[in-house]
Amino acid sequence: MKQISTFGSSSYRISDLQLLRNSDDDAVIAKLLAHCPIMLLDADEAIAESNRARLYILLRGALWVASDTRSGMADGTISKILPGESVGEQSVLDEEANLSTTTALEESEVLVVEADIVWQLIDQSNVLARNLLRLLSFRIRAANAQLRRRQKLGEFYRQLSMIDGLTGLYNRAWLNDLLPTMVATAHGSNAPLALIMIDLDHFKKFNDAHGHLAGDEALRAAAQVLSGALRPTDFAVRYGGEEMMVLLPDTSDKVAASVAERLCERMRQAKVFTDMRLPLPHITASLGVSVLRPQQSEHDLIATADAALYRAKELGRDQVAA
Ligand SMILES: Nc1nc2c(ncn2[C@@H]2O[C@H](COP(=O)(O)OP(=O)(O)OP(=O)(O)O)[C@@H](O)[C@H]2O)c(=O)[nH]1
Repeated sequence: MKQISTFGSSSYRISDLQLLRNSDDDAVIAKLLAHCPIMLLDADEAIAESNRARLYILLRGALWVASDTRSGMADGTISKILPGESVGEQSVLDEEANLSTTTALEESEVLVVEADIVWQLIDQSNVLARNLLRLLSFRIRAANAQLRRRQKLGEFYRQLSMIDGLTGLYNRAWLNDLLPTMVATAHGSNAPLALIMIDLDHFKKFNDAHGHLAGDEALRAAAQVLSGALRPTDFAVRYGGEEMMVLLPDTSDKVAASVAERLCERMRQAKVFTDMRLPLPHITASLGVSVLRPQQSEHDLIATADAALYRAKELGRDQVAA
């Protein structure tokens, strides 16, 4: 980056500088800018000392600005600066270091205006203050819009991270997040909350006999049984391996037991195919039911359903225990 002239001795005009356009007192501005240096940047060259609070106005060429590279907070935002546009106005106004990195995309000429000159321009001609306010207000709107987009994207990924990839059911992370709230709500409103733990029977044998991919198909089929049989207010979760769980808000022991029976029956009838569309033997599941008792935590609720599931296995599998 080397100085090639000053604004006063160059052929550039004030109307070339967006921030100073529409001034009614060009003579005052021209006088203040007269000694400001014009620097030449080669392609790919970064502005030296671009962290200093100064205004850089591009006269020719193109620049790109990478956000907050020095603070290690770079978020990948890159803006292209075209002739007439400026960089660094905010750091002049708040007297903070400019944390972005500015690099020339091609050979470029840049007018460098030191902070004290910017303040004199603001004092002596209101055009800069007016244009700066406009520019900052535009940037605030753009930043807000970007934040909203990122928030939406973040929420999308958060929800995605709560879904089990194989079955499409909620996963353990979702359960850890939501079950404590569901339990607190049930206690607070005195409404029953039922939980059914479901474990596929002899699934190891199924995998061994038909292969892991067929096992995955069986898990998907089981998940479809669950999601197809529940009310919109119920939730189906893949608890781990071949263990799944159903949460039934506002559901008594009797109703939960009949839902579990229905699930057990539908599981028995579910068809599992290989990827060659060949039917595989039917799967069965054992189910354990529990309903939240006063003072019980979410861990107690799960442990009770687990114990019931164990009894269903002990009693011969393919059945419900409560
Ligand atoms: N294909 C497939 N298998 C899985 C997955 N997760 C767990 N498994 C298998 O599920 C089987 C569970 O076996 P076990 O815990 O011994 O239970 P089981 O054979 O179903 O026997 P019981 O529960 O007593 O009826 C293991 O062989 C695991 O490898 C998965 O995502 N895909």
